[in-house]
Amino acid sequence: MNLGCFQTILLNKFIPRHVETKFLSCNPSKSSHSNGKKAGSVKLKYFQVIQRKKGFTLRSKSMLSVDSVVEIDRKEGIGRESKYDAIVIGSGIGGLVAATQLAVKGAKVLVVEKYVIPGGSSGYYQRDGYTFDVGSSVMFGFSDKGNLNLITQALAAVGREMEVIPDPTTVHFHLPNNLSVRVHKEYSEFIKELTSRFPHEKEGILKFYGECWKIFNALNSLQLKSLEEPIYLFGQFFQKPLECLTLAYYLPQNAGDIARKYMKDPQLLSFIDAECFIVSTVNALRTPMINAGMVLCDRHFGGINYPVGGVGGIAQSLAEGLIDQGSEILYRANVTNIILDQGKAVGVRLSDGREFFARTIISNATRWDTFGKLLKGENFPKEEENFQKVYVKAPSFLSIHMGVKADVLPPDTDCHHFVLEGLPPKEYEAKKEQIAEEIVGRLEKKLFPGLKSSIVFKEVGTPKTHRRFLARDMGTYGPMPRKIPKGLLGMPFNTTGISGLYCVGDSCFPGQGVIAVAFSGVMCAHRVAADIGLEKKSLILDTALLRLLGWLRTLA
Ligand SMILES: NC(=O)c1ccc[n+]([C@@H]2O[C@H](COP(=O)([O-])OP(=O)(O)OC[C@H]3O[C@@H](n4cnc5c(N)ncnc54)[C@H](O)[C@@H]3O)[C@@H](O)[C@H]2O)c1
Ligand SMILES: CC(C)=CCC/C(C)=C/C=C/C(C)=C/C=C/C(C)=C/C=C/C=C(C)/C=C/C=C(C)/C=C/C=C(\C)CCC=C(C)C
Repeated sequence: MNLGCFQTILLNKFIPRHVETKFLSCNPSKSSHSNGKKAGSVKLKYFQVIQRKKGFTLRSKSMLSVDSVVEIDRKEGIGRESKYDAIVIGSGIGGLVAATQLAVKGAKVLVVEKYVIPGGSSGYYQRDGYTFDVGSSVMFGFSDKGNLNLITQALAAVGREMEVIPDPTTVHFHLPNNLSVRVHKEYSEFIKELTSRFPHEKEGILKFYGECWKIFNALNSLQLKSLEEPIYLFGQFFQKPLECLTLAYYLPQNAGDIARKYMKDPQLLSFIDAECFIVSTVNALRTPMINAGMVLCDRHFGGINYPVGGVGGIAQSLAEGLIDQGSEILYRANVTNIILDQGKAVGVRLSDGREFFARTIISNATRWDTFGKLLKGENFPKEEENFQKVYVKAPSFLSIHMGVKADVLPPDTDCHHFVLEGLPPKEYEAKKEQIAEEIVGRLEKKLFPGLKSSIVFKEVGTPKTHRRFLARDMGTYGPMPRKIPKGLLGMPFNTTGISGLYCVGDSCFPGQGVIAVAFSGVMCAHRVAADIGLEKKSLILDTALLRLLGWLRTLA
């Protein structure tokens, strides 16, 4: 039976600065469930985005505790052999892609995961016969075409393939003043629908999305590897100069500025904000144009495809593939410290006292967790301070997972809905306490009559839940720019100020999103492979490029 699924975001208007913006995303996952009698399942997410002028205090060096740094005593360190080429802390999609890519290049990798299954935000849980996706459900990069289907490619690299169901629409927007827009898979249908709502802005719409396609086509023509590896990067510039220059041109730009070049209607600009919000949890003015271009076109090029059995299957397949390659994954393995030897990352210590050593350490924990919890002390690199100046943690969200009777979902229900309400912040604040009840009520009123009485299962996830199960500082959804960023310029890649330590995941270039962290995994594996001798490398060019990139980031 087709379960039907939908995702909705309810939020008040996009208010630019130091205001509270709250929004709800309700995502009836196409979750699989083993019990054939159960009908449909629904997942709701409630995001609270708080942007305050003084909302974030940068941790100063003096506030960091020195005792949590584990420096191996030099004598003690002697004789500890690195059994592994790399240890990856965490098995989110970023960590798993880095691990599997390294393993297929011939590296011996150990993944250490705190939880009992792989996946992190792209994991799953089972209750009462249902399988719910814990977070990720909108899968970009999962088609069989082009160079940007990074999820498909990551699975194929370890000999895995998953059956997918294409979503005919990415999202159905329900915006104030009864503006309803469906993002159809077919680009021409989407443009037809949008221009029918804004006929006076037809030219601007075509120009804005046209620029997005320029970026997408440039990205899609490249072989994607580490932008921190000069032999590859200069090679790409040599083979595809126009495409690389196009990307370099858009690197420091944001979608909102480009949209404003072509469009004037405030309601249309608010729609573009909503489009970008999904990509970045911030409005268009703060969304890097490269990310907007990637996402706003991939949904039409490859389409949004959902894996049969649930999103959790992706991480499970990658983990199985990793083991097939002769590498290892350890669950219930909570890393409490990154072990340093003379300033170089050489191993990890778990909460049960076990220690593992490797030539390189890759952290898939957020940069806040990596540098604030796993590696505290005098070695807090300057680069990380800069990162925390430019980016803050996006607030966590509230999610509701429900099993519902199938007949409440009409047969052609769109998978994801985005509902924006024009409520003033104060009124929204007053309603916060009953939010879970309300969300369901609104859905019932707006989209699915009879929803409340058809609920047979319901569970609410709070920011605390996300902190606990996803091991993400304050349950954060990911990094978001503190103020208007220079596109992607300030986003760090995978190397860190600590020798032997790399980061992977959404606090690395290009940021939030499953496809984005998959790219970060590909880049990380390439850079690490070069550093451990599995790929070509030039020391002089490396030093020059890393310095140049470091300097560029200071301009952000
Ligand atoms: N497309 C969607 O609908 C959607 C929804 C939610 C999230 N997402 C995306 O998923 C992305 C996150 O992916 P990611 O790869 O960066 O990370 P992740 O948070 O998904 O995974 C990190 C993993 O590391 C583990 N971990 C953290 N600290 C650890 C420690 N000390 N010891 C051992 N294990 C530890 C966690 O348990 C987790 O499994 C987000 O950016 C978000 O955009 C997408
Ligand atoms: C719908 C609803 C209701 C809800 C929603 C759900 C969700 C939340 C979802 C989400 C999703 C997301 C987040 C997504 C995202 C994604 C992304 C962002 C992606 C991105 C990607 C990107 C990329 C791939 C990029 C790349 C780049 C490159 C390659 C670049 C290049 C450049 C060049 C060559 C130049 C050079 C220069 C220098 C280095 C200096």
